[in-house]
Amino acid sequence: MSSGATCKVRLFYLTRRSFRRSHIGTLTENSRSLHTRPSQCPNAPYVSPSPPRMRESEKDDDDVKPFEDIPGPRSLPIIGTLHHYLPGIGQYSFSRLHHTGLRKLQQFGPIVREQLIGGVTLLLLYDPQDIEVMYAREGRYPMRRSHTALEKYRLDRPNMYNNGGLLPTNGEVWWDVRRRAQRVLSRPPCVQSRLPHVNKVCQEFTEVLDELKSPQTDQVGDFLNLERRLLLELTMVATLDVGLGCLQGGSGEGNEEAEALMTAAHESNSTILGTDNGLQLWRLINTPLYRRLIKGQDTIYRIAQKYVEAKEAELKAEGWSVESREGPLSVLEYCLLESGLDKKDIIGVFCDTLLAGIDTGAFTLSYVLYNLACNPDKQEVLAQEAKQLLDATGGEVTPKVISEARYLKAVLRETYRLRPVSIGVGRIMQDDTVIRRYKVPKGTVVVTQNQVSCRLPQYFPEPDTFLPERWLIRRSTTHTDAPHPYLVLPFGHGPRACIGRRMAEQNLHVIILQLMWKYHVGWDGGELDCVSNLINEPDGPLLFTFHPRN
Ligand code: HEM
Repeated sequence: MSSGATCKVRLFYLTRRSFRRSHIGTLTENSRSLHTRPSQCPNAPYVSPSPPRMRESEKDDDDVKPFEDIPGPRSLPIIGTLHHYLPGIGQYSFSRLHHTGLRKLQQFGPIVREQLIGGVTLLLLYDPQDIEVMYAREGRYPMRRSHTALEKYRLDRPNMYNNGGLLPTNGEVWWDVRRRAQRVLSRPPCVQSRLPHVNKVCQEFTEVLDELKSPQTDQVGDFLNLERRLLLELTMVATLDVGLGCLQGGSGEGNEEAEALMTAAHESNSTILGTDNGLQLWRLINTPLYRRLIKGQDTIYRIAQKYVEAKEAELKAEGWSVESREGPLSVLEYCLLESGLDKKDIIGVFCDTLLAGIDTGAFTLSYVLYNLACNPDKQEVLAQEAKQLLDATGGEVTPKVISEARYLKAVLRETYRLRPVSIGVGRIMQDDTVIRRYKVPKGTVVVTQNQVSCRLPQYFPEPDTFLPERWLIRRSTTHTDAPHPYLVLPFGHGPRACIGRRMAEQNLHVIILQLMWKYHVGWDGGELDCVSNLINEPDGPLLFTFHPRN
């Protein structure tokens, strides 16, 4: 191995502080990108001061092994490892990626190489130190390989979109949209300005719950349906500045726009995995899957455009100036007046938020409630916290309430650990890199397996137990037993992390506190696991019971 390469490997194992000290002024192209990468990331991982620890076996980094030596499932010409996933014959499953991930870990160890159909090489990482290395090398503009068909859909329509949008686009074009969009979507005052609206929608939600639930069983049928309506309403109110009335008249059923949006978002999301993987015939012809994506996206675009243009007309009528608005600017107003995004990009960003913001929130809420219902003692601690905080405000979740709700945050973090909505994150390596003493070539697609690792006993004692208290332990600054900071990363990490994290967590804080304040939540279903459908969704109906506390 060359000394330059050796130096780059060593770089990862320095403590973060010494890393900063030692590399200022020693810029290779790679280290430069580490230091000047976009810094406004609002989504730092749960901070722990523990540095990446150097493995004994890696102190001598002279012998780097070839990529081909990384163990993994046997692949065949053309179809790669597809045969391993065939129902009835194969040992793996696309719909249970977390079980498949665990199986591969047991078979091959913490780094796994896999040749997919279509010539894509995948690298699975389980060890948080390796995941940290991947992030350290993600470069100035981190690249993902996802939503490829969505990108084509948008690029084929230059009259509607300037580019592929946040989810699929890579490189400078992505950053140009991202840096402007995050000034709005991730900016604390912008997000917080929506809090009164979020409270109102969540209060309405609990009233609807009261109306709908059976007096005999305290159930509302499959709760997921209601959760999706709630998250859609919250996303619309928070981004497009308009309530759709998704919960009106009880369930909101019959509200055409809400129905159309929910179907469109779900349909679009459910085509992503199928179009990203495989032979990508949709690049040549409109396959049935690609047609479903078109239909879903046409609907989302139409509705987003309608509300952006309505707000644009309103602002024009009022003189198109910040001063003409009363109170804090809404997200949409800020986007139009201040962000520097043009109208096509604004519509594109809101299309992405409708795609990324509904099911992620609904599924996370499902898993939080499931964990609380199955652990009534923990639920009581949270209910006490909710009572103490909300009795004083008459049920209003204020910024102060959120900042003081410590147990709530521990409950959320423990849910992210046990039941995250994504298995991990994906990145395309932008340089040749060494990971775990293997040479990983530029262009390799890495998928971290955080969901699997978060249940391993070497990282978390009693890994399958729901124990929010593990996040409340006060540790000294020299602790060595704190969880590695690259294990629980439900929103990803770095400049490409979820742009909607603040919004998503604000919604979750409000609805969970309000539900805990009003109800004992019980569970009438069987054990809940997840199926992988781009993100992890509950694999059975959500049979919660909501029994009033007073
Ligand atoms: C609990 C809810 C949510 C979870 C768990 C979640 C998780 C994630 C994850 C894991 C990523 C990929 C990050 C990476 O590659 O490093 C992501 C990206 C993204 N999320 Fe979220 N998300 C949630 C809610 C939201 C909401 C509410 C919005 C919009 C308001 C949103 C918009 C986006 C967008 C646009 C991206 C792509 C960002 C980019 O590539 O620059 N998400 N999210």
